[in-house]
Amino acid sequence: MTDEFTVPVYYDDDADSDAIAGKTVAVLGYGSQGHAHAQNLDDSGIDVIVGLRKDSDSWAQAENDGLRVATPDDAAAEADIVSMLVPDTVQPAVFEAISDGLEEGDTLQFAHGFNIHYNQIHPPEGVDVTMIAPKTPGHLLRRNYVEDTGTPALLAVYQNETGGAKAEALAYAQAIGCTRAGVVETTFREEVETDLFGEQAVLCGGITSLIKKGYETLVDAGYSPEMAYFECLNEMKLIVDLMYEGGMAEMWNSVSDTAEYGGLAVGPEIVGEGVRENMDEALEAVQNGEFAREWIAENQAGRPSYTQLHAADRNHDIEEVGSRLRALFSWADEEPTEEAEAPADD
Ligand SMILES: NC(=O)c1ccc[n+]([C@@H]2O[C@H](COP(=O)([O-])OP(=O)(O)OC[C@H]3O[C@@H](n4cnc5c(N)ncnc54)[C@H](O)[C@@H]3O)[C@@H](O)[C@H]2O)c1
Ligand SMILES: CC(C)(O)[C@@H](O)C(=O)O
Ligand SMILES: [Mg+2]
Ligand SMILES: [Mg+2]
Repeated sequence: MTDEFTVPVYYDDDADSDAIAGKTVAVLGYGSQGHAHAQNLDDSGIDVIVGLRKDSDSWAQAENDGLRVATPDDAAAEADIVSMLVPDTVQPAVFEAISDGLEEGDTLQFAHGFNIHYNQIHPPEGVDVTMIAPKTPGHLLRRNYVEDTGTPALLAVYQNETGGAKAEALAYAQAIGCTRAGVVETTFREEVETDLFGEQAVLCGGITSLIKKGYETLVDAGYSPEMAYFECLNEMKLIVDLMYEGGMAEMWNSVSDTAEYGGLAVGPEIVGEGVRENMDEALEAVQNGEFAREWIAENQAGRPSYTQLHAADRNHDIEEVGSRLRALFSWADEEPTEEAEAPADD
């Protein structure tokens, strides 16, 4: 840890692998985060057992990946640390099914604090409750680990009954590759509010809306969908890669001064104060629980809006033209990468 930041940020040297050595981790779920945590922990020498429903398509996949698999209740009963990596909306039911297997001194671990912060799960006394929330999609958590880079994460402790909750969480973060990049200490509340805001306003919702609006503007003006796809979606990755590597300055340095002047002068007119007001509103709905209540009710009703939004997004023209263009990339026939083969939700 260095004292140059406003909050504690932990690195490999701050973690003590003894805090997790000899323990068994039950990874419940083998989706985006689940497969990455399970495989990274396993590669780091931690005893892992994956918890899945008997009818899960992921069961065979996890076994093919060399992991032990059991039902969630059996896995939790055997484990010292139970990592809750099923979707947020099914976690309360899964928790009910496994809670008898949580013994005093065990740890219930999350990758996102939704169900603790919004009171959907009430952990028993005597159990540590921690969070390591990787700041990445799960498939890249695995890719970065394999490629010897790392992924930042947030660490929070909600219940520290043993006195060792934080040390164990840090050792877990190290084992999945996060202390290589930096682990920020926070609270469940702060993780939930920043994570939901970020994915809605910027990372997932904001960027896809921006891309689609740009694409639609060009196509409606008579330009080809292929050109609009390359301009507004494909190049986004290449531009963001530069920001990832060296901040916005590296991106501005690499683009032309025409792009830099146009971007700096016109960009704030496109994403202006109105957008900032919308962001404030989205943050408020996260902070006051309105978004959580909406999402919980949406699931109780069988996801009518989600189903509609999901279908409309997948059917957008940009997806169709993009899939045809990507299929003709010269490297498209290469062996699938590990994350392309990784399990999807089932
Ligand atoms: N997706 C991400 O990259 C990401 C990033 C950070 C944090 N998180 C958090 O990680 C957690 C897991 O999210 P995810 O996106 O990896 O989930 P996911 O949708 O990819 O997980 C699906 C897995 O859960 C299993 N599953 C579903 N219902 C189940 C049930 N009733 N019983 C047992 N298993 C069941 C499925 O079989 C599958 O293996 C969530 O708390 C999420 O907020 C996710
Ligand atoms: C990967 C994200 C968007 O950062 C995560 O928060 C999620 O919910 O999937
Ligand atoms: Mg996130
Ligand atoms: Mg999230």
